[in-house]
Amino acid sequence: MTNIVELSGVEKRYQGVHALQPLDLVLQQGEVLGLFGHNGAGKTTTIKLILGLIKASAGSVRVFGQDPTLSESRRERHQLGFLQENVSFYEQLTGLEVLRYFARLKGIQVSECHRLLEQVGLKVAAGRRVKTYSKGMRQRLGLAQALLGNPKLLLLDEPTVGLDPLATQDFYHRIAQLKEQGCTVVLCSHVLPGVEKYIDRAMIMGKGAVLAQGSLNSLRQQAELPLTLNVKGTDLQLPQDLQARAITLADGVSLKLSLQEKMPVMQHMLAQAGVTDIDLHLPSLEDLYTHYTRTCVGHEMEGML
Ligand SMILES: Nc1ncnc2c1ncn2[C@@H]1O[C@H](COP(=O)(O)OP(=O)(O)OP(=O)(O)O)[C@@H](O)[C@H]1O
Repeated sequence: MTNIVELSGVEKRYQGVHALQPLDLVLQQGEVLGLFGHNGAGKTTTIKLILGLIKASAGSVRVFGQDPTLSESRRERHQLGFLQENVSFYEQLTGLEVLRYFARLKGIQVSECHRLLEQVGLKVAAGRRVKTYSKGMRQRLGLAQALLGNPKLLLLDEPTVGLDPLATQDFYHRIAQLKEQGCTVVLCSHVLPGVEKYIDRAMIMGKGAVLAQGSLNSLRQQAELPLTLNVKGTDLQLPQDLQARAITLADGVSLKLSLQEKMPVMQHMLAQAGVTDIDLHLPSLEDLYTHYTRTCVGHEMEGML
């Protein structure tokens, strides 16, 4: 099977700026990649290279098996959907007119526009000029534009910015549906909560380099971050070696455990009559992000998400 995206040893240099260090990335049909990193980490540069908007300074970029910068890749480009950061449209046109305009550019039937506007919750506002739209409504229109023509590869730069919590949920459900239909998605975001159950893999970037790449489980294993076990109850007896590490809560204790400690400690606690509840928290995507970006030496914007 042809890889949908294949970057091999790709670098990008601007005058005096090494925006992207050698990068390898393979994406297959139906994969959802979360692309994370601090401001200036190289996320947008990676997306622009995949779109064929800029040429790599070194290495090879293949999208649907073709070099995306070549004019012969026009047919392949029509299978791409792209939502850029800080999307802006012609203010005087209505939402429907904007979408029809992009549909014509893409050679897609304009009849699809009504369905897409309905899907993103803009049916009622379809006839209103974009200048009257709120930030979230503009973002929804941007999503509708990116979804035109059922793309096989969808590149989304900060797709949930400006969306309210319900619209964000709807958006992620839509991504899950597209994945089911075989669409490959690259989702670039600073908003980490909520995204983790919708991505197959995360790529964490820092200063133009890949700091970590893999499924969340593999990143957890590599990072060896502790798990958190919260135990509620009375007369709790902790294993001797954990007593110094335990944090006392109003209704129980909280313990930081290694993967190896997890099962023996859970069994020890579950055997006690005074235990009323136990919950286990794996390191979240935010924990992993913090871990990997902290190791990015000299990272002057540490902590900014
Ligand atoms: N046209 C350009 N000329 C010079 N430098 C550039 C250009 N475009 C990007 N860069 C530099 O390349 C680096 C990576 O930028 P990029 O836009 O890929 O970051 P990003 O991860 O998308 O950041 P953000 O989260 O802020 O959008 C930055 O140092 C940026 O200043």
